[in-house]
Amino acid sequence: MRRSEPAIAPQMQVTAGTLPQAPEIAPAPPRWSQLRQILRQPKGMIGLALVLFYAVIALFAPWIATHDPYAQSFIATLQPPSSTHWFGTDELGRDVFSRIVTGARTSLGIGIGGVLVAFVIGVPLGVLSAWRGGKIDFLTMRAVDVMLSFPDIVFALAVVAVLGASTQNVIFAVGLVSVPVFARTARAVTLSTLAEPYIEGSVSLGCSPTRVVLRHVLPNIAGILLTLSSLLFASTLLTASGLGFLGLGTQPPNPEWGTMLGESRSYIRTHPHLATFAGLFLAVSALAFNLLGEALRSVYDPSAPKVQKRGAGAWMNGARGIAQRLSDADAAASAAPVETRNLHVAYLTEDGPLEVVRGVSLRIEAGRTLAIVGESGSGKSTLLRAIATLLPQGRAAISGGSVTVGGQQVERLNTRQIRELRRQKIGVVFQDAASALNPVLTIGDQIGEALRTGSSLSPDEIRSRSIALLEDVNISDPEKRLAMYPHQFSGGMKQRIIIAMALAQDPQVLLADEPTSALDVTIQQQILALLRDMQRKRGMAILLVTHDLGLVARYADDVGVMYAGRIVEAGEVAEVFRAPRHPYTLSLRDSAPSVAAARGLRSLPAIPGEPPNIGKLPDGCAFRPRCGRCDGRSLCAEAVPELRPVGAQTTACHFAEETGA
Ligand SMILES: Nc1ncnc2c1ncn2[C@@H]1O[C@H](COP(=O)(O)OP(=O)(O)OP(=O)(O)O)[C@@H](O)[C@H]1O
Repeated sequence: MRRSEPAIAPQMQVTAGTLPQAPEIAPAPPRWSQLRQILRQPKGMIGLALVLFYAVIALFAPWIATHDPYAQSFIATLQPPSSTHWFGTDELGRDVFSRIVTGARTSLGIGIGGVLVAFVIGVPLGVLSAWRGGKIDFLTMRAVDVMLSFPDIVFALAVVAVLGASTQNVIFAVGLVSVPVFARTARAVTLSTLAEPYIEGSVSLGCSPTRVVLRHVLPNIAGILLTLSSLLFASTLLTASGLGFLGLGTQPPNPEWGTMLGESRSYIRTHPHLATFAGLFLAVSALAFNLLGEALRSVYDPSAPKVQKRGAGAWMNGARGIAQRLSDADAAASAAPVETRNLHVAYLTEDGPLEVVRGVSLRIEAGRTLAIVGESGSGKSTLLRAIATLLPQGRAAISGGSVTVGGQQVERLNTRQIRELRRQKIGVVFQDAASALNPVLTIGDQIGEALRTGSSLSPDEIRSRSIALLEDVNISDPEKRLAMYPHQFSGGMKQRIIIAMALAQDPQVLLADEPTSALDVTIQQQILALLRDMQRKRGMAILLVTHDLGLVARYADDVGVMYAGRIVEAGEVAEVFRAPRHPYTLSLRDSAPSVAAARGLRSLPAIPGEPPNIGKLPDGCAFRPRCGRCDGRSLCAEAVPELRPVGAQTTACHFAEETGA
């Protein structure tokens, strides 16, 4: 049976065939722009120049040194600076300049080694702590607090005292001292990155936790960790020199700035040049890395046609209607991409579980679009997330009923099976395309990841499929676009890319939560026309959560109206909008600008009263306090109205028959 034309005329008609091509945008390589940002700051320029200066000294020390740094001369001890010995000689007659230049390798090597040790231990600890949360997070952070309670040098001294004085042990000790700072920072930036929608998108694609961390978390926190490394390099260098000064660092005769300072102690009054040059090199190197770290901080710190099959339509039922419908449903259960039965979802709040989805039964067949509409807070997104298997872990749970996707009941699946289900059967498109894409990865990388997850495609196949996907979503010049970054695309194009990623694994169901609300009206129509076009080609079921009844009228087959966690009216869009039987649907329809305009209404009547507080619903019908039809009737206060067939749709109102068709 053909779906009848929607009663509400759409404001704008855009068909998939007339989609305008996306505009050309010149790519800009972001890595160079970061370098430019660093060099634009005086501290960045000076810091980088000094760091390069030290790197050159350390690398080319054997060629820069004017004398053998180990050669002793007892006839030339403690000589002041001269043209032969630029920085003078030490107590054994060795050339100080050559020893400082040679010592640059050891000193900087200890700094680099120490930061590496801290990075390799601290970053995984911090990321793990943020990712796993709970006890692991608690124990790790308490251990870090204990380590932080000791002054750096005391902690390093204790480690070297236990392990013995040697360059390797100094590296380990100074590295260990910096582990808490890395762990804390990595944890904090990982937590904020994990809250980004593109992480959720990745999880919805079925990516494993390791992959999410490696592909999305680490690249995003890399900038901040690089800044931290530079800043910590300076303090590591100073701690290592402190150990050297105390005789616990690099052992003689090897030159190292801290050790040299320690050796010069006895001559500080008589031959100050010994301490001056070593101290100067040490201080300036710490300053250089600090300046560079500050410049890096200012760059990276965030604060700086539808398949027409009747009988295959969506349906929803309350307790009474459900029995008959379920018998039909059972026959076709394996074919339905999405089905929920008496689904309840609760958030775990401080005051106990708060049920925000309260007994929703729905079914979406292949090739059909079911739109869920309702005021803010009615539970639409929570319902979608429950179907997407993306309820926030530990904070929300299915508290009753069931969700079946592609014939698999999700509550019975283990973690690996859920990941497979997400990858193979579910595509998700969220509202904010801008934040649903990882800003530090190219579009090619991100589409490639969606294709690669759980498959064994070769790089060439991934590339050709990525190009085909971009063509599918009407993005021109796809080969060039693959190398571009999200910021080089407009909002509408980003949303097309998100759709391409969601479709990468040819899902049976596409779940779209306000996919166009961040876009302007023309683009909204284009995106929904695109989704409809994709649906025609692939026969997917679509669940669309939206506030926009005009879009529902134009692009959905069926609609479910949600109020306070329940479906209060459902049926084919044309029927429900032509003759709403529930007073809430009636108010919702008449208060929608596009719908009201199409119906010739001049003013927009607001829905009376306040949206319900889902934790304190009245007895009986939840809509009762706002309902004009109720008018104090006792039945409305006594019994929760069940969803039952009234006319062409199902309605949860005791007095639904009072509205004529
Ligand atoms: N993490 C949470 N903890 C507790 N309650 C929550 C949480 N997230 C949402 N809720 C509550 O659950 C109810 C349903 O929220 P949901 O986001 O599903 O509604 P919605 O209809 O999608 O709203 P919107 O259209 O504004 O997105 C609301 O009352 C909301 O306050």
